[in-house]
Amino acid sequence: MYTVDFLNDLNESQRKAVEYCDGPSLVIAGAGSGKTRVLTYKIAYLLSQGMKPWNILALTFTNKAANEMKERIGALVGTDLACRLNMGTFHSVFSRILRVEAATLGYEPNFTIYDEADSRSLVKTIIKEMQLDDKIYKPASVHSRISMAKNHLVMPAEYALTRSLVERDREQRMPAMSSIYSAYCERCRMANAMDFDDLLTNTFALFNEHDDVRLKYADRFKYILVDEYQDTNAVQQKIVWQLSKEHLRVCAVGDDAQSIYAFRGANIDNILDFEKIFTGSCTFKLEQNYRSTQRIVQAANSLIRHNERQIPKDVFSRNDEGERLVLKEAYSDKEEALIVCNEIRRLRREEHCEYNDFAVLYRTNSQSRSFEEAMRKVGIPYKIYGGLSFYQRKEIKDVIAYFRMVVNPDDEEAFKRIINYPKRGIGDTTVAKIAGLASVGGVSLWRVICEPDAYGLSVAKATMGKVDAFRQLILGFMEKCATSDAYSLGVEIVKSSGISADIYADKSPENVSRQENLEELLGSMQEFVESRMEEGRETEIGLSEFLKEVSLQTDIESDSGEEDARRVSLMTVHSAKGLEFPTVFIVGLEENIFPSMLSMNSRRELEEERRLLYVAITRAERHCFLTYAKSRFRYGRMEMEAPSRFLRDINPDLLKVDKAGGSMLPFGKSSLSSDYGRANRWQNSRPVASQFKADLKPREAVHREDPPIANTFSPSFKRLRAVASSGGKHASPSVSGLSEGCMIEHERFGIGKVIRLEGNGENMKATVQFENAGQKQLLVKFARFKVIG
Ligand SMILES: Nc1ncnc2c1ncn2[C@@H]1O[C@H](COP(=O)(O)OP(=O)(O)OP(=O)(O)O)[C@@H](O)[C@H]1O
Ligand SMILES: [Mg+2]
Repeated sequence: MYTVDFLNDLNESQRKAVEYCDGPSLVIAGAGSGKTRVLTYKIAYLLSQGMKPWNILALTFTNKAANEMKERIGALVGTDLACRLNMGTFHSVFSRILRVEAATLGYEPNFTIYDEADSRSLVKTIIKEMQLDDKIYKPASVHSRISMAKNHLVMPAEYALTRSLVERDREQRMPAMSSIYSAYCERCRMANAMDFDDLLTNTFALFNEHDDVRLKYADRFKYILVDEYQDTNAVQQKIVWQLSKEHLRVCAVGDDAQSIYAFRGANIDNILDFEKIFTGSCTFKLEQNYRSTQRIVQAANSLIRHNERQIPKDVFSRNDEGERLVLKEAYSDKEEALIVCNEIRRLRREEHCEYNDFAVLYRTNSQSRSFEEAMRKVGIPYKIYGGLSFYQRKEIKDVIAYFRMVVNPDDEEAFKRIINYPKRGIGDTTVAKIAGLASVGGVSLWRVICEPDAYGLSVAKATMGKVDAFRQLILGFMEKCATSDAYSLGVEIVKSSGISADIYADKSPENVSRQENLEELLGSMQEFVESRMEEGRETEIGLSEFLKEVSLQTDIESDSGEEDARRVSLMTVHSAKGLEFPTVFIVGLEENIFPSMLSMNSRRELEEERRLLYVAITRAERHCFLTYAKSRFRYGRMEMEAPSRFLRDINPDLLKVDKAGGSMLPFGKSSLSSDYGRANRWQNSRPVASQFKADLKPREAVHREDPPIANTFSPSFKRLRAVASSGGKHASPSVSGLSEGCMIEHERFGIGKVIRLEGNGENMKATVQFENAGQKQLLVKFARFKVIG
């Protein structure tokens, strides 16, 4: 038993919410009022009451949030307990369960997780095979319809029988939608692949159809906690119910005013329905905001008051009154970026802030470009969250496709990506033939090339030779997969496949950036192997384990990797959820940007945009700047912009207006009624949820990192560069004088004594007793240490 002194860190209402463990509970509270803190402390409290960490399941919105929570709990009750908790996003927690239970659902445990791009590519292939017009059947919108259907648990058979859906598709000239949906699901199965939505729907199906399996997990997870409950969708809620309906020990926290994922199927009614589903649930409200100044809280309240659909709350702050929010007008997007840079420099000077005290929040990823440019020019270090994630870059996807084939050769998307990359003379016609036979035979493309005669593959002899060479290449990697660590096999694949020869062909700027990315990938594999070794998980250092980790990276989470670096954060409002910064700039507050052009056809969508701005404002602790530009370069030309209607919703007494070339208010004093009239213009011509989603997708041109800062390769990366450029020959360890009993100095762990050496060459391992870091096992070939005596 632990003392529970830590409960003194909470206020009365928070403490009540933490201590209530008898039945289901819901904490509904405004931004910054300590919801996440309540969850964290509640877990620590449960542990202090003797509950075992493996009996606790905590579901967070990002993996990053899960890690932060774990650290915090570790500080309260010790890391031994904290690291045994089941924590993570719905997708990561349930994908682990699905791997264990794969056979029950007819999958192999090594199934591939298709990301959004894979899914779209498969949809595109199917549309082509069905000879449909891809101008009507746009892959992105077809996929988002499939996704929506899955998130409402409407499977293909039911879809085809649901009149409203079929009629809607027919009206929109897409009568083949349900056939595409059903082909898509079959093809995923054939490829032993699940897409992101399947991770949830298959979990639901697993528990729904196999009560013994459900009971096993319901018994294991004796307490379930969910953060950001307002953004869960129907399937996620149902899974929570499946796991908790016997014991009803569930605690969900959320804020209806921050529900911002309706476009992905999240349902604000979840919160409202909680009390109905979990009967006897106890609801707690928290109203004191600990994050922001009074004026920031009041401004956020005055904005959100304009929404009709909400649970009334009276959020207040007892922090300083603070300054008014500053509204700045710029002539152009360029000037807007300069204004932000100047303010950052001024505050750094006057208030001694660090760069990581600042965040620039925008509505869509494409807005980051002007800020990147300006910051690079004046030398402000920044990091971009989201955008085109590292794992979405072409060269990385190519290499990962090889990895995926090696782990799951039935993976159709990976197969198509690499069968002729690097070029090996296997053309589209051959691939189409293979795909056709696979489809007829009801097997994967890989099976066809493994038994070409059995499936009737007839191509020229020379081509057959090339196909066979490809098969041999993959088989060779597959053989090594069981014995090699991820990093060694990664280097081997990059080399033997011909990728390194292709990427290192010359020093053109594009190739240099591809080289850097490739090295970063190999470096991350090295780190992966090393850290698993350090954790004593030597049996989990293979390529398949590495893939499991990377395939759950989402766009929201990806960042440039430097966690604690002192940089300004650039991110979309969506990715800023749950975070806090001393100073926040909310930029691009213009009509058609924020609110987005695609959200103007209904009050419901506009209310979601308003909640999004509420989320943005409530990220700020001390200073909040709102900016808009009068003109902006968009769609290849200069557009004149009008200030966002939401600016009128904020109580003007809380705003300090700083206008370009003057000091007049940008519009008349606040009127409490928002102008929905304008929206009608768009009514017939625009939005469906899918287009809205497309707008949120990162654009390639946007993701560029600051070269002088991004180029932070450690010496080991430089070594990799040498390895890769020499065609991938792996440098062998050069730790001369290493022997049992000798002293070494490690880059991270400091000084230690080598107790044991085992294995030879590539696989040599050293067990080292460090003075300050305890005992560790190291792979000698990584040699991040030197012998000192
Ligand atoms: N009782 C308290 N005493 C001191 N600080 C607190 C207290 N409660 C919360 N805080 C601090 O206030 C900030 C906001 O808390 P937290 O992030 O838990 O709020 P939240 O409700 O989860 O916010 P959001 O709605 O943005 O997710 C954090 O810095 C937290 O440490
Ligand atoms: Mg929170």
